[in-house]
Amino acid sequence: MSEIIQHLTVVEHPLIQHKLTIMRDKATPTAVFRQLLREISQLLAYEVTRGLPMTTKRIETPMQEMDAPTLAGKKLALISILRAGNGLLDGVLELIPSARVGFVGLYRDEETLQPVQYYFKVPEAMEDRLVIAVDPMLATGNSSAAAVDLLKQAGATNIRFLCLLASPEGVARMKEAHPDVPIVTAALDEAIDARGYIVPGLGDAGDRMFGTK
Ligand SMILES: O=P(O)(O)OC[C@H]1O[C@H](OP(=O)(O)OP(=O)(O)O)[C@H](O)[C@@H]1O
Ligand SMILES: O=c1cc[nH]c(=O)[nH]1
Ligand SMILES: [Mg+2]
Repeated sequence: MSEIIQHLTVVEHPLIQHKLTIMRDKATPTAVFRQLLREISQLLAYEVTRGLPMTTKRIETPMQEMDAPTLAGKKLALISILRAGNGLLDGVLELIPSARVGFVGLYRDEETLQPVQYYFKVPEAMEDRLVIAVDPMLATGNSSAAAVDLLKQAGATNIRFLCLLASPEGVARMKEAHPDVPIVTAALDEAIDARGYIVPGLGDAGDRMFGTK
């Protein structure tokens, strides 16, 4: 069984990079942005689900019986960090429909850049599951570090983090706070600016996805 072992994996697949460039373009409308995020989420899902828990089931092919590999889907929890996380969640869930789903509601205070929690609901038996937390943006890392804190408090011990864009600052923050949590991303950008936005980035993912602002 292959496992993700690096702390950071940047998935430099041509299809992902092409779609990401369209997403970054400020002229790209909301509907296209949302559709592309869904498509990229399914390509990233391939990488973040390496080594997913498997089981076997007895089936009959036209030739003979066999014990065939199948996903132990109920052992997986997908956690969306609201609200932008839902843009990654939907596509991944479409590929793994039997996964359990949870939500961590956080928004970033624009002055302090600290996360403010407003919701938390996750599946039971988190300690038994591979937990994949999804949020398109890893900027200061404050939101993702707080979300992972909450997931660990809920019992999770095997957590991966899936995002679209990461900053070096955010990766460093996560590595310090949660060195056991591997990060999978489509791109590692240059930096965060004074307002905590990733540059060159794509702006505010939630606003671009939902047409707010
Ligand atoms: O790494 P950080 O500096 O914490 O920033 C990243 C967070 O900011 C965005 O959420 P936002 O607060 O805009 O909430 P939203 O998803 O509701 O738009 C993004 O989706 C992350 O959750
Ligand atoms: O660049 C950024 C930083 C945080 N949140 C976003 O949506 N975009
Ligand atoms: Mg936002």
